Amino acid sequence: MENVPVGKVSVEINSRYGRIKDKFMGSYGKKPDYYARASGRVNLIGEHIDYCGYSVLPMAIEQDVVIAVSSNDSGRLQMFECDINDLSINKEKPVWHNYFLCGLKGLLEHCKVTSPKGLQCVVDGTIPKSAGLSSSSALVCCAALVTMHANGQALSKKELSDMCAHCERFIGTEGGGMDQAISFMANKGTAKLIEFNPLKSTDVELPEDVVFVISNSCVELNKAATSHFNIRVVECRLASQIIAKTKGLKWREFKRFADVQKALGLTLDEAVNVVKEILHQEPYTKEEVCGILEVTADELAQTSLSANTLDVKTFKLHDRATHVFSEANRVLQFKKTCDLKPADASVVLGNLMKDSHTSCRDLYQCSCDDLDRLVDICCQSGALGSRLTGAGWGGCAVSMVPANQVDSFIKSVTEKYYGKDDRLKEKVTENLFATQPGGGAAIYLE
Ligand SMILES: Nc1ncnc2c1ncn2[C@@H]1O[C@H](COP(=O)(O)OP(=O)(O)O)[C@@H](O)[C@H]1O
Ligand SMILES: CC(=O)N[C@H]1[C@@H](OP(=O)(O)O)O[C@H](CO)[C@H](O)[C@@H]1O
Repeated sequence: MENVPVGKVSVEINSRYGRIKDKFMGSYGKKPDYYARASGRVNLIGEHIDYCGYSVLPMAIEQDVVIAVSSNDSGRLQMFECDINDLSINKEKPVWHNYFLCGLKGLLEHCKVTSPKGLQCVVDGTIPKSAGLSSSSALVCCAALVTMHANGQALSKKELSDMCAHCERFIGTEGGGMDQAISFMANKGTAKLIEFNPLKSTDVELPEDVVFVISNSCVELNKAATSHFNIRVVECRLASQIIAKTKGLKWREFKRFADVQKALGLTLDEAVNVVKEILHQEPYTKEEVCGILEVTADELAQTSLSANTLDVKTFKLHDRATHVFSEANRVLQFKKTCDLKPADASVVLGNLMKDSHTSCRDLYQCSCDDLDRLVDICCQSGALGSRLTGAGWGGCAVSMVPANQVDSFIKSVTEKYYGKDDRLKEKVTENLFATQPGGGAAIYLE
C-alpha cells in the first residue's frame, strides 16, 4: 500500500515556500519542522456521481494547499486558538478552520491517538475557493496529512483518501470521495479513473494534441453553507430506494444507484430504461415518496434525509436518475476513447464533455446562467468540448482546446467573458488558465 512521499523543497527567499517559512518564523519565532501539500483537482467528466458509487475522471491541478508546521507537547493547536481536545465543528457557519478541524479530528479518531501533539501551523492555498476545484478537500486532506505526520502515524494514500472522504462530511455536506482520492493518489502527467468500493485509481492517458483550460465563472457557492448539494444527494438516494422497492429489493439496504444497478444486474443503458419505466417525469411530492416507500415522514427523515433537507417538499427523481446513469456511461466512454486512441478521439471526447454539461444543466440543474454563458463562450472560442466542473451552481468550467489554439482561445474568452465586467477584468490570469495533470499530496523537508 503506497504511502505519501517525503521529499525536499527549496525555501529560497522569493519562492512561495520561502514566503511561507517567513510567515511561520514571524508567527512562532522559529522555522517549521516540515511542510505538507495537497492539490486541488479538476474533474474532466463524471459529475455528481461519485456519491452514487460511480467512477469519475479527475486530474490534479498544480494549485494546492500548503501547511508549514511545527509540533510540540502543548496539546494545543495554534493557527487559530482552540483546544486540540475540544474539536467541536460548527456546521451552521463553516468558517475556514472548520475544514482544518475535519482533517485533524478525522485522523486522531481514525488512528485512536490518545495524547495528540500540539501543532503550530501556517496555511497557504492557491486554489480558487468555492470554484469547484476542491479547495475544501485539499485543506481537509492537508490537515489530515499534517496530523498524521506529527503524531507518528503512517496511513497509505488509500486509507488517507477514504478517511478524508468520511471526515470532510463532518462539515455537513454528503459528498463523495473523488476530491480526496485524486488529491492523494494523483501522479504528475496523467489523469485518473477513480473507482469506488473498493477505492482504485487507474492512469488515463489524455490525447497529446489537446490542452485542458480552466475558466472560473467567479460565481461562488459554498457547498457547506447551502443545501443545493445535499438535496441532490437525497434525490438520488430516494430514487434508488424507490427503484429498489419497485423491483422487489429490500430498499432500506440501498442508498446508492450503483448498488441498486448491481443488485438488479443491469447495464447502465438498461438502468436508464428502468428509470423511464418506474419514475414519472414530474417532480415527486414528499407525501408521494412516503406512500411508495410505505413510511411516515418521520421514518423517511430517518432513512433518507439529512439535516438541511428535512423541509424539502418536492424531488425531481426521474431527471436526477437519468443524469447519473447517463453520466456514469459517459465516463466509461471517455476512458475507453483515451485508451483506444481512435483518429477522432478529441472530437468524441469533446462531445462527451458537451453532453455532460447539457445533462448537468438540464437534468441535474446544477449549473447557473453565468456558467452556461461561459461554457457557450468557450465552445464559440474554439473548445472541442466544455462543461461545468465540480459541484456547479457557479465555479469553474473545464474546456478541451486544440493545443495549437490555446492562445487564441484564451484571448477570445478573456474578451467575451472577463473583458465585459470590470470586477473580473483585473483577475483574469488567476481565473483562466491552462492546466496539466499534476502530482498528489506530499510531505516536504527543507
Ligand atoms: N487556502 C485556504 N485557506 C483557508 N480556507 C480555505 C482555503 N481553501 C479553501 N478554504 C475553505 O474551503 C471553503 C471552500 O469550500 P467549498 O465551498 O466546498 O468549495 P470548493 O469547491 O473549493 O471545495 C472556503 O470557503 C474556505 O472556508
Ligand atoms: C468534498 C465534496 O463534497 N466534493 C464533491 C463536490 O466537489 P467540489 O469540491 O464542490 O467541486 O461535488 C462533486 C460533484 O461531482 C463531487 O460530488 C465531490 O465529491
